[in-house]
Amino acid sequence: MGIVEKIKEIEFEMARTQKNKATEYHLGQLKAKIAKLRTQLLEPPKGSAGAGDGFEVTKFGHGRVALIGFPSVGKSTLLTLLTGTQSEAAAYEFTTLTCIPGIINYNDAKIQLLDLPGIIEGASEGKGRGRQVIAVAKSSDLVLMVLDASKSEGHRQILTGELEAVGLRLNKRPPQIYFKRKKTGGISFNSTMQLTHVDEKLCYQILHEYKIHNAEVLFREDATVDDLIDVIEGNRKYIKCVYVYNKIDVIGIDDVDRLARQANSIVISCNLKLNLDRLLARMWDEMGLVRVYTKPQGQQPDFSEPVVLSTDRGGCTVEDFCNHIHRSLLKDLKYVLVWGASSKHYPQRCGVQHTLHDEDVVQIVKKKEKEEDGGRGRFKSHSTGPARISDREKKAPLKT
Ligand SMILES: Nc1nc2c(ncn2[C@@H]2O[C@H](COP(=O)(O)OP(=O)(O)OP(=O)(O)O)[C@@H](O)[C@H]2O)c(=O)[nH]1
Ligand SMILES: [K+]
Ligand SMILES: [Mg+2]
Repeated sequence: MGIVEKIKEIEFEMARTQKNKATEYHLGQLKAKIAKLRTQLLEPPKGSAGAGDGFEVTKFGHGRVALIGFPSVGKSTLLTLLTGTQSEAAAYEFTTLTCIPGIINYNDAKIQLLDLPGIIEGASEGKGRGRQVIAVAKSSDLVLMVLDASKSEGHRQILTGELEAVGLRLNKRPPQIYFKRKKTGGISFNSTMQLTHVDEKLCYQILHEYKIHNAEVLFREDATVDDLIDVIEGNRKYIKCVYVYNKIDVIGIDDVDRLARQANSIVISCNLKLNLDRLLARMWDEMGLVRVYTKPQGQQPDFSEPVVLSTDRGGCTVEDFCNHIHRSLLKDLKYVLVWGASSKHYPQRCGVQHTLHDEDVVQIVKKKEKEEDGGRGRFKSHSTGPARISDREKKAPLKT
C-alpha cells in the first residue's frame, strides 16, 4: 500500500470514530500517524533532485510573495498588472506551467512576486504540479491565495487544507510548547496553566507513537494535540497569507461586501483594476518591511536607497541594520543617531539593541569619531533637500 492510501485509510478510520473522552487518545494517536506519513510523503524520492524540481527561482529583492490558487483564478493576470512582467493569461486552465518571477517596486523596496501553475485538490499528495508549487510557497515570506470570487467558497478551505497537509501553517504563530528530546530520564510533562485539550497520558501516547521515551515537555498555553504534533515534527513553516478574491466585477455588491469582511481577505478585480493599490499596501503591511535611511555625517540623508529590514525575518534593531551594511561595522560602532518614529527626541543616541521603525533616519557614529553638531542643523534646513524630508517632518517634526 502506498503512503497516500495509508493516509486515506487512517482518515477514514478517524471519520468513523466518534469524538468523546474515551476515543480522544486513539484519535490523537491516529493524528500522529498521519503526520508521520505526510512527512514521509514530503521526502523526495530517491535519485530525484527534490520537491522544487524545475521551479527554483533565485531569491531577489527584500521579500518574496507567492501566488497560489486554483487554475484560471487570475494569478498571471495579476502578476502582469503588478510587475509589468508578461505572464501568459488565458481562459483555459493550466495556462501557466512553471514559476514566473516578477518584481514589484513599492516604497523604495523591491518585492519578488512569483506566478505559479494552478493547483488542484490533492496537490499535497502529488497531484499535478502541486508539490513543486507548494515547495515554492514554503520559500516565500507571504502567500497570496488567489480565489475566484464567483466560484465556490469551499475553495478557500480546500486550498488551506492542501497547504496544511504539507506543513504550512497560515496566519498562525508557533505553539507555545517547549519540547526537548533527552538521552535519559524519561518524560517530564509540565504546564504553566490549566490544559483542556491535552493531558499527560495523551502526551505520552503521542510521544510513544514517535518512539520518544525521554523528553522534556512544557505547555505554555492551552495547546491542542495538533499543536503538540507540529512541535514534535518540528518542520512546520509559519507563513502569512492574504486571501485575494479576484473577479469581483462579475458578482453582486452584497457578495463583494461579504467576502471583503472575511478574515485576512481582500477583494480585487484585475479586469477593472479595482483595489490593486490596497492590495499592495496590504502586502507591505503583512511583510513587516522597515525602511531605514542612512545619513552620512554632515550631509543630507540618502533617501534614494533605504536599507530594508524586516521585523519577521532578520529583525530591525540597530545591530541588524549595521550587519546589513557591513559585517565588520558593529565592532567599530560607538552609537547611532536616530531621527524618526522610533526616537523620543531628534536625534536620539541609540545603542545596538534599539529597534528601528519604518522611515527612520540613522547616522552611524564610529569609535574615535565625534558626534555631529552642525550637521543636525544642516539636516534641519531642508528647503533644498528632497521632498521626502518635508513629508517626514509632518509626521515627526525635527526639533532643534
Ligand atoms: N471577469 C474577470 N476575469 C478575469 C479577471 N482577472 C483575470 N480574468 C480572466 O480569467 C482568465 C484566467 O486568467 P489567468 O491570469 O490566466 O489565470 P491563472 O490563475 O493564471 O490561470 P492558470 O495559469 O491556468 O492557473 C483569463 O481569461 C482572464 O482574462 C477579473 O478580474 N475579472
Ligand atoms: K488560465
Ligand atoms: Mg497562470
